[in-house]
Amino acid sequence: MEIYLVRHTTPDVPKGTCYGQSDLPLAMGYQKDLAQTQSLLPEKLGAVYSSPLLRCKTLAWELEGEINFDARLKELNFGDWELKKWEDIPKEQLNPWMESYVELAPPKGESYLQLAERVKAFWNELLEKELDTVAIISHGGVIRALLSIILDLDLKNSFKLQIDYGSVSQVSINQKQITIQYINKV
Ligand SMILES: Cc1cc2ncn([C@H]3O[C@H](COP(=O)(O)O)[C@@H](O)[C@H]3O)c2cc1C
Repeated sequence: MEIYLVRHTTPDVPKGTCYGQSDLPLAMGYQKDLAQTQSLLPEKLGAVYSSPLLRCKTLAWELEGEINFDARLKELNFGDWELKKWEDIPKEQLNPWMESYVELAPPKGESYLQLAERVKAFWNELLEKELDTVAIISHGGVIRALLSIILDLDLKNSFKLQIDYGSVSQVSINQKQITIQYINKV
């Protein structure tokens, strides 16, 4: 099975905004970005799994393959911080979270560990399926969590992996042997 992990292209949001599960559209001129990302993917895909958020859906709709929207592929739920400027989040909330975002959740949101658990459940189900070529259209946090699961990497180290907007990372699975072919191709 060949699995392409795709981060959505640039969203339409002012710099410095916390936007985890907020449903943003893509930035103006997004068609060019979509075409670039699409050029990194095979033309025919056995299946496309996508986050149901618009910034991922817009690319999924362009791809040739059966589309499945799965809420487990959404970005971290930032709760009360959604659409706030990072600099406007009270420091007494933000600082402890910055130190321990793996275990701590923003108010009314979820921790990175909770995200990784739902992503792992999705991943284990996918591995049971007999598919040839799969694209997963998702978010920076989700893709890093997936790569951490594959590499057995501590989640707190996953932000050392650069995952750009519109990037593709490829994973091959051959008789249960998992190999990462590349990370963050743009
Ligand atoms: C633990 C964690 C810490 C983060 N800090 C910022 N973001 C990021 O998450 C969102 C980006 O996702 P997208 O790929 O949809 O652009 C933004 O709010 C960004 O600040 C984080 C995400 C996670 C999981």
